[in-house]
Amino acid sequence: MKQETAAQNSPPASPPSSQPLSEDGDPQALWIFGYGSLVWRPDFAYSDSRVGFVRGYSRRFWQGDTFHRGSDKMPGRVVTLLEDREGCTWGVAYQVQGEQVSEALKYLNVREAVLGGYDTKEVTFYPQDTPDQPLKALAYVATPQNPGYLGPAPEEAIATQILACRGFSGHNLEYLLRLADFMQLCGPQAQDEHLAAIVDAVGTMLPCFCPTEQALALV
Ligand SMILES: N[C@@H](CCC(=O)N[C@@H](CS)C(=O)NCC(=O)O)C(=O)O
Repeated sequence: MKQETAAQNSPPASPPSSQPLSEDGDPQALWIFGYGSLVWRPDFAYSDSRVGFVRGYSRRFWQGDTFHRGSDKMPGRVVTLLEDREGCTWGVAYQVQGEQVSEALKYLNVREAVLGGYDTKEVTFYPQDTPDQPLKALAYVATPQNPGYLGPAPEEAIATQILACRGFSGHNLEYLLRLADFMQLCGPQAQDEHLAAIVDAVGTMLPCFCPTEQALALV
């Protein structure tokens, strides 16, 4: 079992050599793209945030999680980005400036890299309100090479795993439903068929999994 305190002594994962600059070229400013739990719980200080999307990637519940939403015995499932020429993934970009940059990277290194198996990748982010003014951003992506990677599975199997798991940050079902809530807020133009199929499968199974009042107590 990983210990967050022990992990905090690990050196921060090195961000790309050419850190994504903010639109005004300030080297001390950085945009960080969140598309999973970072969408509702960034937990680092930032100066600005934008809802929008990245092209060329699809979001998939293909990363195992033995800390935040699962355990060593029952790994939960959280999201990563899959390279997909036709893909589009909605999320939130957060701008960090000055001292916020090193603080955010240090924090995310523990939460995403050390505890979650994610690596950093530069992406192009399109703000919903100004898609003609894209931004370079840093994203945390779990690649198939990381030990926690679970890879593809039928959405029904993913839903079953999510219903059965919880970790130090809460139930895996909460993770799924908070992400689904965010996508609802983004509006009808934001579609995620993979996410919607898992939510539908959970809705079908939940009554069999436990009575409604117990289901509500899960999250
Ligand atoms: N890197 C993605 C996924 C992040 C994610 O969900 N990471 C997990 C680590 S395994 C996490 O931080 N979970 C915290 C939580 O579930 O509240 C993002 O940008 O949002």
